Amino acid sequence: MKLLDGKYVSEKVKVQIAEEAADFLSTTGRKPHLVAILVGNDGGSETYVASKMKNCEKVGFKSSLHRYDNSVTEAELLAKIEEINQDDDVDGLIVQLPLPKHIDPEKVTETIDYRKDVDGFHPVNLGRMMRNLPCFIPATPYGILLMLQEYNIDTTGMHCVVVGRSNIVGSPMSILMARNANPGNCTVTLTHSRTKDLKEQILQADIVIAAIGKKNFVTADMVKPGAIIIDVGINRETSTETKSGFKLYGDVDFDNVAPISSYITPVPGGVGLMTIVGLLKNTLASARKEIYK
Ligand SMILES: Nc1nc(=O)c2c([nH]1)NC[C@@H]1CN(c3ccc(C(=O)N[C@@H](CCC(=O)O)C(=O)O)cc3)C=[N+]21
Repeated sequence: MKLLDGKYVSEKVKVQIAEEAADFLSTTGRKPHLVAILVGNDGGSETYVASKMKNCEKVGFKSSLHRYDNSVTEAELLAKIEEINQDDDVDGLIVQLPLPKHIDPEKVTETIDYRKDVDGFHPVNLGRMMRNLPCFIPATPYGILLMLQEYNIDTTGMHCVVVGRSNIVGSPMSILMARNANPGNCTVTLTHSRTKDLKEQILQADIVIAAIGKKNFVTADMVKPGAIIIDVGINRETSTETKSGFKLYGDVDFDNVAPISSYITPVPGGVGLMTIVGLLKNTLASARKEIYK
């Protein structure tokens, strides 16, 4: 078993990003700028947004956070997004999900200018991804590709089983792993809560991408020996063991699955950290107008 070490890879990639941000500053006189909007505070979202902002500072980006409480109206939020869309000093705009029930996440996503959509959630970016055109790739799938690349894992010809069909991870990941690229060139099975014989499906996998949202869902009896395991789970539970008062669990029963896997990402210290790197890379690409003029 070899650990796919998100701490190591993310720090290494961030050094490169910082160098490129410094070049960008010296040629343009400005820093890449990421704006985040956070509505409410459910603990998790708060932590992840804070980490995104902190990492921006770390690599020499400008970052701004707009906070609203749960009582903000959809109209107010959309107006703020329109205002940020118009601001030439902003390269990337993300609205942290989930949003309170009275705000339609589809409207929010479609209101963000796709040229600043560094989350890669806008239909234009998803459509362009389907067609293999330059686009912002969703940060978590992007981070997973960077991780596989960093360890020189050739996925060509592998059977990749994705567990979970979310718009944010499972669905885009299934497209990316099937693309004519490396990482990619996989035969992909996209499984979900209605899949029959899920265990038998996962047992066929050379590479498992677990994005279910259930603690320790993937157990050792479901995994083919030698498989590559990518754990996208971020299941937070209150805990007295940690300083933060929370403990994070993946979707994979790490202790029992790790010994039979060839490579595995830990939680924490795996995909979450790579998600932030994906976001930073998209923000830099936006600032440099590499994808859209
Ligand atoms: N518009 C939007 N874009 C997102 O990218 C987005 C979102 N909404 N909503 C929530 C999810 C979740 N997410 C994470 C980011 C970083 C870590 C991360 O840094 N994890 C660390 C530690 C986290 C901890 O200890 O709590 C790790 O896994 O080692 C995790 C999860 C981004 N998301």
